[in-house]
Amino acid sequence: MSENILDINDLRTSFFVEGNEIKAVDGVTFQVPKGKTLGIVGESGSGKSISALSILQLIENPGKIVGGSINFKGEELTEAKNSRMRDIRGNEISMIFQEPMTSLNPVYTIGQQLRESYKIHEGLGKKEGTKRAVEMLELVGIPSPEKRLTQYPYELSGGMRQRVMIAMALACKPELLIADEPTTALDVTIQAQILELIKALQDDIGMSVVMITHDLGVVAETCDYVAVMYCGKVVEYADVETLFDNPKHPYTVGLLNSLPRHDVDQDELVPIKGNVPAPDEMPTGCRFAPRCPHASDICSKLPGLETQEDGNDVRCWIYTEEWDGEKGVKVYDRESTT
Ligand SMILES: Nc1ncnc2c1ncn2[C@@H]1O[C@H](COP(=O)(O)OP(=O)(O)OP(=O)(O)O)[C@@H](O)[C@H]1O
Ligand code: NI
Repeated sequence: MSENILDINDLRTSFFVEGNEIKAVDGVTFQVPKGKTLGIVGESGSGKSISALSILQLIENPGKIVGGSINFKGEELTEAKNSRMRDIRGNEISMIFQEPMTSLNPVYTIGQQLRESYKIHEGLGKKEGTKRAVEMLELVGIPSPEKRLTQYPYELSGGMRQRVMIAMALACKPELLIADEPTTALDVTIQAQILELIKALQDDIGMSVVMITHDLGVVAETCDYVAVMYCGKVVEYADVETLFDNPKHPYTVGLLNSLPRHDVDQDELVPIKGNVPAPDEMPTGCRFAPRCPHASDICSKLPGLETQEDGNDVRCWIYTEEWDGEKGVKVYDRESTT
């Protein structure tokens, strides 16, 4: 058994708006084994970004972590002091944010910010720091890096800014990198280059990664484990081969059939019927039941996340003794989907 660098258990993060509690993250459990990459997938609004921000204790009012635990290398982050969290965010866990403007300081040039990071983490002086900054900008695919160093974040295009952010996040050689849709805004070549860079750093320093993405092709290429989220809950967690070869939750199967994958033609994609329920119309039982082609009476109760024979953890009644629907239901039919 490998050791987990991150172990999240029953994490709950809510927003309190006009007297209502919106349960953005509603009992999330997953692990990131040391040196490995966990992918988090799920439709928009399923709580992926809020889970990531919760790990770093970056949830702001009216949001709040209301329960559960976040264990990072044996340390409970939900109880960590602000000063300790600042230390962790600067040195041990880096995040590439979905919205790039948020983590670059608008009043310093790109060069000043990168050099500062190399100074803090590796004690590099101005000259050496500049050299490293140029190398790093080259690695993330930024043309004429010397010129970029003298520019401010607002002077760069969105795609350039995202690449600078990635360079910044990797500069401190974090033990854990949380990447929230790191490459969606970038073109395919740069995207591949950046995923390569993350992989190289992973091999080099044993970095662990949490990769949030909509792209199942990216998951297949970069992740070792996958957590599938729906309405604030993990509905399936498995190693990447098991998830693609033998998905169990009807939502996972729906995603595999509906989201872009590099190994499936675009015209074979089948969208999942219906929409994600609004927060005030959240089913009390299985959150996916209203959209599930297999739903039965028992689905009005919430199933637990249970480990199956193949090793997937699945939150679905079909795989329990209590299942009262069609026997031997074939949730995933490879013949008809690939
Ligand atoms: N500031 C906020 N105030 C109220 N509710 C919020 C706020 N931020 C997030 N939420 C709630 O949390 C839910 C999960 O948001 P989150 O950003 O984690 O989704 P996501 O899975 O990252 O989606 P996407 O793929 O679009 O990035 C949202 O659907 C929304 O209901
Ligand atoms: Ni998000």
